[in-house]
Amino acid sequence: MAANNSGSEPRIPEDVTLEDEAEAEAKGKAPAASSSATTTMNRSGSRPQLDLSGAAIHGTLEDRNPTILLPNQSDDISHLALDIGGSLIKLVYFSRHADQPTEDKRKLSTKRRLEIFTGARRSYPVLGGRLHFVKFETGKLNECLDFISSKQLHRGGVDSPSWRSGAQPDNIVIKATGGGAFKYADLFKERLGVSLEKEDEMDCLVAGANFLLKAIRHEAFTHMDGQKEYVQIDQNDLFPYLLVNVGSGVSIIKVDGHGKFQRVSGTNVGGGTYWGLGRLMTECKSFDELLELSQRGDNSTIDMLVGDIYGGLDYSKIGLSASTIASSFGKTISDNKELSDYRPEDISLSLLRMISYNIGQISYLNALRYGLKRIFFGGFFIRGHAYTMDTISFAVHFWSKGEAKAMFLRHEGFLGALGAFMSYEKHGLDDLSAHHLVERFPMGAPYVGGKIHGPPLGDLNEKISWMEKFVQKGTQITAPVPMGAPATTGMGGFERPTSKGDILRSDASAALNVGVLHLVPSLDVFPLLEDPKTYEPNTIDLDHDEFKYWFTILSDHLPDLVEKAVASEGGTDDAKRRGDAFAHAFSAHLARLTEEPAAYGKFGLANLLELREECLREFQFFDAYVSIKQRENEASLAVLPDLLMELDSMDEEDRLLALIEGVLAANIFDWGSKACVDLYNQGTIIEIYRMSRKKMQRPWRIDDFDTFKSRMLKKDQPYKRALISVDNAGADVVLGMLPLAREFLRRGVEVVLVANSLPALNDITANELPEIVAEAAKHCGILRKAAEAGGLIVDAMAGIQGDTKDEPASVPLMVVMQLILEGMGRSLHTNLNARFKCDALKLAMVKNQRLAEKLFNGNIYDCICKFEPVS
Ligand SMILES: Nc1ncnc2c1ncn2[C@@H]1O[C@H](COP(=O)(O)OP(=O)(O)OP(=O)(O)O)[C@@H](O)[C@H]1O
Ligand SMILES: CC(C)(CO)[C@@H](O)C(=O)NCCC(=O)O
Ligand SMILES: [Mn+2]
Repeated sequence: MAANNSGSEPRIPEDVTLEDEAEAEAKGKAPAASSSATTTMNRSGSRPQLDLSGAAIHGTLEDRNPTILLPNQSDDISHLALDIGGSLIKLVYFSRHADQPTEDKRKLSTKRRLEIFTGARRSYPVLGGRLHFVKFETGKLNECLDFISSKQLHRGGVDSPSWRSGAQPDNIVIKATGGGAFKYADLFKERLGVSLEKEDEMDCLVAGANFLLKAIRHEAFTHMDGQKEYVQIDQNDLFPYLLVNVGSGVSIIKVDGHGKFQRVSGTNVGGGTYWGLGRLMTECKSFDELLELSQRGDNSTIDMLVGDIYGGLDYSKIGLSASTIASSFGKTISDNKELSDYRPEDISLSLLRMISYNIGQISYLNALRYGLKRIFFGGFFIRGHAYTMDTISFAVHFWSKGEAKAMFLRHEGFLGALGAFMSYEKHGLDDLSAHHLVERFPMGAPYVGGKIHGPPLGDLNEKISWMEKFVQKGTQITAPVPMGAPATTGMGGFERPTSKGDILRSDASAALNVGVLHLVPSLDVFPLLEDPKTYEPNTIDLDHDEFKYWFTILSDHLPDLVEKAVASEGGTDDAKRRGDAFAHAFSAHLARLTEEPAAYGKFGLANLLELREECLREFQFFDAYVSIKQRENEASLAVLPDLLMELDSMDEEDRLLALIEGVLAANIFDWGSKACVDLYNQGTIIEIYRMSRKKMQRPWRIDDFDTFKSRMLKKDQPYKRALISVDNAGADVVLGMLPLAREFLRRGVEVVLVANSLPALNDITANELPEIVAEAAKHCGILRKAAEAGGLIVDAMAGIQGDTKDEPASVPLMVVMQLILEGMGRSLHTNLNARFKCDALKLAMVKNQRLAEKLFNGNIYDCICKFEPVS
């Protein structure tokens, strides 16, 4: 490595490539050309670009995982796009990860830890970032301008080099759509010095909807009778559909493909009508207030119902029940009353029903006109409001006699802004699939609706103070929650909405409802999945009951976790503060999910556990179990030589059984399981391991060992390579998985150890594996030789369970592969039902009674050895 001009810091060569050549080849691309001084790498021709020229390692030579600075990385991957509508301004902006100065020691380690290092194979930071969603009232445009200005979003964010150097680019161009892109162009120029590049509103709506439906896993859902159900959209069967954007006014668009659409209709009776009329008639000061009123309303005091006309009877011959609205506001003609004689609650509900129903009906008519079965509703009028969605769904269902389906989008109001964002060609984000985006729910929305409702993103201190403030006040930090199910009464009527809590959650914490989208370009579909399209990692969906159970488990475990986390950071006062803040933030998420398990999209157990890890990271705990892991690694490494000797003295068949038994027994070391943690207090690691081993009785709950053994013993068809996905540190990896890996190696099988890049509880990470392997290799010739020859490879898998990283792509496909998944997180909560293109072995000890019952009708400490050969 050449010396850096700035001093002692080493540099990485300028021709560093984003993927190694073997990978590039296997993806059918020529390896990237080297030795250009100002290489601008483009990962796939459509991914965000990264300028690696002048890249320099930040830190000392001794550092194992130094941060790499990219001084010439321009701000072309930090972007802002706007949709300035008649009522609201929507912002979508991208920030690269860790929007933090690199000088700060703690934050430096953050960055470092977020980088994936995989031995010598890769040594660059993973390019990633976040898509944020924020909205303001158009009437408060100034607040929006202040927000952009304070975060310097128009100049690529406060982190961008142009901002730091103080350089003032002459002509910053921001993509904008909606009428305001025309109306306010001069104001933007004047106030921020930026030019708005106008993108067509309908183009943007369609692009945004197509992107969401393609790239976000559970974006669309139905909402009927208070029940929300996520819909998995088949990419190959998306078009045609009808898109109804309910903003101030309503646009109805028939979408036939990407960029292929026609605005077939619209209506001027829309969100602006509800809010405008509502404001005049009720004197409400905000949209939310009006919506909240509707919740306590009874529209039968205002609407003329069929029963009012028919003397309490249904008009069943034409399918109308007595409670069907015959004429919205019709009752007010005869009452001889003034406006002030009506309850504002009732007025609001009548209005909401009139407008929602009308929109549903017009949408249905257009769907009918073009023979479309699916209608997606977007726009901020919907506001995630259960009653609105139910009314629209009811209308569509009623009029189409169940033929057409109304669906809603989680990012409802951001279609146009997202579309404008996608129109920056250099993003190439349209090429992203669901695997590149991970939705996260940070605690503390920065600005919503023009008011400061939380700490600025990324400012830890303020985030903590914010949590503390809320705790003091005893205020629950929870996000908007749609109200309870409105009941229908037979053929066409609705009862008044029944509300759970009688308030509609305000917009204040709406950022919790739509998470920040984390863009992780390094994530790819695991190529050995039998059917990546239908792959669903989660084995168990968290419905209400299931969630309640896990809520208790996770809440009970929280004090212990906080204690470990605080200890992992030296137990300082600062760490304690962060620990408390973490506990409150995570509890708030749990409370939110208790009210509505689907609040954050379709949520499985793996997502819930990942949320906890993400929350820890948010308060800068990166490895809560670090010291426990170290202790357990050392204790296990000390007895490894004896174990290996014992194994070596056995014949092949006994050894195979002992190895699998060993893996299952050692999988007992899991700090997420209360029962196991209680066990740990009763003996040393080795004692527990021995006890666990002694106790296991075959047949196991699932016991395919004999088939596995026969396959292993087939000499004419040896495996070429085994991908072994490892779970926990300590005995689990050292006494369980390493001996198994060693068995493969001694049989001439190449082994790839796959570990998480970031830990979940006491996971061993890809960073830590090489050291453990090196330590183990001191006592074992097989491991040593393999590690030296590179036959033992370590690969990282992203922090999300169930999203395994590619197999090393240099292997031709005909190679006989075996995939081994170990542990509950990898082979029970997720992947239990997943099918692969290669032989798969799923090994785990079940360390939770409910899971054992639910999955296998079994008991805690049952063992699973599931072998699935591809026949
Ligand atoms: N906080 C809010 N303030 C005002 N209106 C809100 C709010 N939240 C939801 N709404 C509803 O959403 C509507 C605006 O939705 P949206 O932002 O999609 O439309 P727009 O882009 O402003 O309008 P258009 O596309 O017709 O120009 C409002 O008319 C109102 O009915
Ligand atoms: C004018 C737009 C497109 C502005 O977003 C929207 O408000 C709208 O579709 N209004 C309805 C106009 C109509 O078709 O009757
Ligand atoms: Mn709009």
